[in-house]
Amino acid sequence: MNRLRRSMLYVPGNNPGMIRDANIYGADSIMFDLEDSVSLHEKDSARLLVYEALKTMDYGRTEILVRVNGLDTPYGKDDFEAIVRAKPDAIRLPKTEKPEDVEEADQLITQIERAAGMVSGTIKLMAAIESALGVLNAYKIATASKRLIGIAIGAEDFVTDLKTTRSKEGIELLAARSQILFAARAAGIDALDTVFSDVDDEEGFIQEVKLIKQLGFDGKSLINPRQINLVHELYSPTETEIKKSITIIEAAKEAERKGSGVISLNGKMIDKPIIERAYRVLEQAKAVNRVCVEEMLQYV
Ligand SMILES: CC(C)(COP(=O)(O)OP(=O)(O)OC[C@H]1O[C@@H](n2cnc3c(N)ncnc32)[C@H](O)[C@@H]1OP(=O)(O)O)[C@@H](O)C(=O)NCCC(=O)NCCSC(=O)C[C@@](O)(CC(=O)O)C(=O)O
Ligand SMILES: [Mg+2]
Repeated sequence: MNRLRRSMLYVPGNNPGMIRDANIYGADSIMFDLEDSVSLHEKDSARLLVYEALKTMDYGRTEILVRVNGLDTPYGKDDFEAIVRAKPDAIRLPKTEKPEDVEEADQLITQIERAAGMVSGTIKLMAAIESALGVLNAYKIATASKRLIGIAIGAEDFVTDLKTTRSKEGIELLAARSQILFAARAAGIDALDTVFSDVDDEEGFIQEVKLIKQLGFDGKSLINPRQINLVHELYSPTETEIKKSITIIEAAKEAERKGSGVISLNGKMIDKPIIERAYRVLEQAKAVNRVCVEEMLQYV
C-alpha cells in the first residue's frame, strides 16, 4: 500500500513555534507554507526559517512538503532554489492552472537538483488546483510530470474564482472535487481535499470528512492540529468492517477451492470488485495498525 496521506497539516512558514512543534500532533504529512499564510514583507524570512528547519530538525518518518509561491510571483524562483536544496519529500505548487505550470516547476527542480549534486527526481510534486481553468485541465495537470504524487483542491481560492462562497453542504465544490478525483485516479496518483476553515466547527468538519471519504479522496489538507485525530478516526476501518472483509475473503477462497464461480454470502452476491475492496480494507487496517489485524490476516 502507498504512503498514507489522510492528514496534511499546513504550518505557516513564518511561525517558529509551530514549525518546531509541528511533528508532535501525529499528522501523516506536514506542509510548511510560504504562500498565502505569509505576508509579503515576511516572504524572505519565512523561506529562510523553513530552510533552516528542514536542515536541522528531525521530523522522523512524517512526510514533509513545502507550499511555495507560484513561479509567476516575485518569490517563486527563490523559494524553489532554497527549498529543493533543503530536501523536503515534495513541493506543493499553488494555483496550478495548466500542465505547463507543472512542467516549468519540474524543469526548474531538475536544474537545481543537478546543480546541488542531488539524484534527479528526488523531490516530488503535488499540484493544487484552485480555479475553474485548473479544474478543466485537471487530468493534463495530473499527468504533466513523473514527480507528481498527487493533486489537491484549494477551495477558498476556487470559490472566489467561481464568484461564490463555501456552503456547509459543499454543493459548489462537488463538480470540482469529482473532476479532481477522476483525474487523480486516472493518473494513478493521490487526491487531497481542501482545508475546512472553521476550526471550532467540529460537527461541520466531520460532515465534510465523511463526504470527501465517500467521494474517494485519500485525505485532506488541515489547518489545525485539533482536526488530525478526527480525520484519522473516520479514515480507519472499524472492527466490523474488518471482520466483514475477512468473511468475504474467506468465502471467496472457499469458492475458489471448490471451483465455483459465483459466491453468495448471506444472500448477497460477492464478485471481484467486492473482494478487491475487502482486501483494501485489510490493507488500510494494517496501515493504521488496527487491533487484531495481524492475527486476522493469518486467516486470509
Ligand atoms: C487557524 C489558526 C489561526 C487557529 O489558531 P488557534 O491558536 O486558535 O489554534 P489552537 O487550536 O488554539 O492551537 C492549539 C495549539 O496548536 C498550535 N497550532 C495551531 N495551528 C497549528 C498549525 N497549523 N500547525 C502547527 N501548530 C498549530 C498552536 O500554536 C497551539 O500551540 P500551543 O500554544 O503550544 O498550545 C491556526 O490553527 C493556524 O494558524 N493555522 C494555519 C493556517 C494556515 O496555514 N493557513 C494557510 C493554509 S489554508 C490556504 O491557504 C487556503 C487554500 O489555499 C487551502 C488549500 O489549499 O486547501 C485554499 O485556497 O483553500
Ligand atoms: Mg489557496
